[in-house]
Order: sequence, then structure tokens, then C-alpha cells
Amino acid sequence: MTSPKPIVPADATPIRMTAAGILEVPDRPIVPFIEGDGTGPDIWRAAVRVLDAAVEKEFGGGKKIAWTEVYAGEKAKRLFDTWLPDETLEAFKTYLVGIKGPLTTPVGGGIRSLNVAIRQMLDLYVCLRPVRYFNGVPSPVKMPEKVDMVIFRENTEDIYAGVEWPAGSAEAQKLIGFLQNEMGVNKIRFPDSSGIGVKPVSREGSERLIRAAFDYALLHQRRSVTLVHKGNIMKFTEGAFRDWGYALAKREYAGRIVAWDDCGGRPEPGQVLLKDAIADIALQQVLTRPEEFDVIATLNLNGDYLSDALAAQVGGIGIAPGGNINYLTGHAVFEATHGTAPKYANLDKVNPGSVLLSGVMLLEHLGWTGAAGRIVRALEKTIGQKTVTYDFARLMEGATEVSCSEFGNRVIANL
Ligand SMILES: NC(=O)C1=CN([C@@H]2O[C@H](COP(=O)(O)OP(=O)(O)OC[C@H]3O[C@@H](n4cnc5c(N)ncnc54)[C@H](OP(=O)(O)O)[C@@H]3O)[C@@H](O)[C@H]2O)C=CC1
Ligand SMILES: O=C(O)CCC(=O)C(=O)O
Ligand SMILES: [Mg+2]
Repeated sequence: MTSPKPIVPADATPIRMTAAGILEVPDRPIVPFIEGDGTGPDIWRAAVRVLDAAVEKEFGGGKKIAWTEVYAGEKAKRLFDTWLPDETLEAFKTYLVGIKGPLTTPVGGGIRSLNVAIRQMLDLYVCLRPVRYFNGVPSPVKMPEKVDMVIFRENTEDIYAGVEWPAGSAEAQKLIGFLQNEMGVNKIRFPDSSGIGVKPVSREGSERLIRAAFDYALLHQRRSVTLVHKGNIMKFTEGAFRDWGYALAKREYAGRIVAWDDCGGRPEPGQVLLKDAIADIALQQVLTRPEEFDVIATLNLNGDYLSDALAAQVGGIGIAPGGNINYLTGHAVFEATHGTAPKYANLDKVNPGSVLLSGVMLLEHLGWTGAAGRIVRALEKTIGQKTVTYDFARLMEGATEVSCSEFGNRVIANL
């Protein structure tokens, strides 16, 4: 293979977004995919067969996705000596909607996250992570069915954006000098061994994320939106996020999104309640009082922690889907919440549920909701039959453990 340029099937055409913001989806849409590192190839192989089978069943051959491979991570490095070829980003830009497997990010040094880079470069400002319970899934909590939350995680800013310099570097020293000498930061200690990270949070970035959460809550008739923040401590970033959220509700959503203080916590029918919670107590309450949380809007790092923690409550990271979306341009790259789980790479073992459900989100995004619904029902049926991968089998009594690919087969049989 000589070039990372994607090979697009001749009969396929791109998805487009109209000037009115409507996605135009042809019957044979080009959808780029990244296989991913570690367990990525195993779960993708299993999931794509289910996605294709569901589309075939729903449309009787009238529609079919033209999956088009693009490269990133270890495979791109191996084949083309680059971690993230320009052609990959170009393909996601051109074809609008894609899907990816997990990509490895080394801890400490090494390359910066390719996952974060893709979100930043395509300006995919919403990380959408719905968390719901599927009947029969083993869970560590007593009433997992009470968890039905949709996380809107800001995806392009925050301390997560990777603006940081290592301890001892000239840049870190320069920034420390600037803080001490020009910004009057004299009350905290800055040993020479200090690394420095910067946490940018903008009004624009916060508002577009919170707007997406509000629109979703109204469209899907959800009960509430909770702004989760650490604004008591980080006043001008996390605190501002909260304040901008309340101000946005008043300015653009008056009478539809109503703040707790303005309705005593009792919105009229059809209205969505807006409240906020400080991140530390929120992490406790989503566990102890999950029914009080519905749609959640939060900053990048909080959303990362919250989405893994919530996934645990409904049976783990093996069925935790997600999507990175720019609602204004139509660009979207769907991906599982979990990572590469490297110890299981190429063992055909892990649960393909997260990437499969991310594919379900992709189908819903295309408006192919019938095919999406078929997969969800088949997945529930398969779990109900106690035919599951190792992660569920180790927690279920009387379960039959199957491989990743066999789980895919069983879901297809139940479509
Ligand atoms: N969006 C992305 O691409 C992401 C990438 N990453 C990257 O992935 C790498 C590994 O991260 P790590 O912290 O180990 O987290 P992982 O999510 O990769 O794995 C942690 C544990 O979660 C469980 N798990 C993960 N995937 C599945 C699955 N499909 N089915 C069942 N169980 C699963 C396994 O648990 P058990 O051991 O109990 O079986 C696994 O050991 C890092 O480089 C990280 O940066 C991390 C998150 C997201
Ligand atoms: O980019 C990574 O390696 C980790 C990202 C992550 O954990 C997430 O987005 O949930
Ligand atoms: Mg994460």
C-alpha cells in the first residue's frame, strides 16, 4: 500500500448538508472508518457485520453503507510512517460522517492524543455519550434501570486540550516567570519541577455545547438539563460555564428551559428544568440518586470522568457508545467510550457492544432509525439469552461466554 488516500467504491456518493442544515443521505453513502489500535480491529470486524446486516434487513438491499477505510494510529504509522495522515482528516471533512475504533495515547511523553486531535481538527464540539441500561446486563448497583442520562461533554477546550509544558522546560519556566512577575501569582509555590497546563474555556465554546444539550432535551422531551462544573474553585472557567448556561437559557430559551430558582424546581408540562451541580457531589449523586439526572452538560475533563463512571453503573465500558459531533457543519465521528484495552488485542474476546452502539448512533444520525432500532432490540435479545462476552459472563449466573465475533453472529441471528 503506497498511499493513505481512501479507496472509495465507484457506486458510492458523499453525504451532504444542505444550507438549511439538513443532512442529505444517499442510498449508498460513503462512510469513512478507522479500525483503531489494540482491540479496535476485533470489535470493528464484529460490529460492521451487524450494522450491514441490519441495514440490509431494514431496506432489503435498497440502502447500503460504503464503508471506506481511513488510517490513524499504529496502522497508519506502520503503513505510512505517520500517525494521522492528512488524507484521513480530509476524508472526514469531505464525507461528513464517520466512525472510529479506539486509538492508543501513551502516558507522560510520546505523541499527543490522536482522538483529541481528530475532535479538535474537525471542531467536533459535542462529545455525546448516552448512558442507559439494557435489561439483563450485570451491574454493580441495585437499580441500574434508573440510569438514563445523556452526557453532552464539551470536546475542544479545557485542560484536556493539551496546552501544557513539561517540568524543567524553557516554556514552563517562562510561563511561571510570567505568572510570578507580571500576573502577581505569588501565593502558591512553583518549584522548578513544576509542569504547567492551561485551561481555556470560552463563552462561545460553552454556549454551543450547552445549546446542543438544550435542543436535544427539548426535541426528546427530556425532564432536565444539569450543568455539571467545579465553579466554586475554578471560577472563571467552570463557574463561567455554569453562568453562561443559565444566561443562555434566559436569552434564547425563555419559557422552554426554566431555571430551578425560577420555577421552584417544578417546570410546567413541556418545559425542561435547568439546574446545576458541582462536579464532586454530582459524581456521588449520579450513583445514589440517578433518577435526578437526565441530560448533563459539562466540560471536557468532567465529561471524560463522568462517562466512564456512569458506564460502570449500567454494566461497564463494553456497551458505552458515543459520538463526536458538530451540529452546525454536520461533521460527526462516532466512537466507543472505552480505549484500546491492549491486553486483549487480537484475542477476539472483548465486547463489541460499544462500537456497535456507536454505529447505532451513526445510523440514527443518518435518519436510518429502523435499522438502528433493529440492532438495539437484537442486542437486548442476545443479552437476554445470556449469550455474552467475557465482561458480562464473569458477572452473570448461567451465562454462555462467547467470543467477540460470535457475539456479533448471535446479534445478527436475532435481528
Ligand atoms: N477514544 C479513544 O480512542 C480512547 C482511547 N483510550 C486509550 O486506550 C488506551 C488504553 O486505555 P485504558 O485506560 O487501559 O482503558 P481501556 O478502556 O482501553 O481499558 C480498560 C479496561 O476496560 C475494559 N474494557 C475496555 N474495552 C472493553 C470492551 N470492548 N469490552 C469489555 N471490556 C472492555 C477492560 O476491563 P477488564 O480489564 O476488567 O477486562 C479493560 O482492561 C490508552 O492509550 C488510552 O489513552 C482510552 C479511552 C478512549
Ligand atoms: O484520547 C485518549 O487516549 C483518551 C480519550 C478518552 O479517554 C475519552 O475521550 O474518553
Ligand atoms: Mg475516557
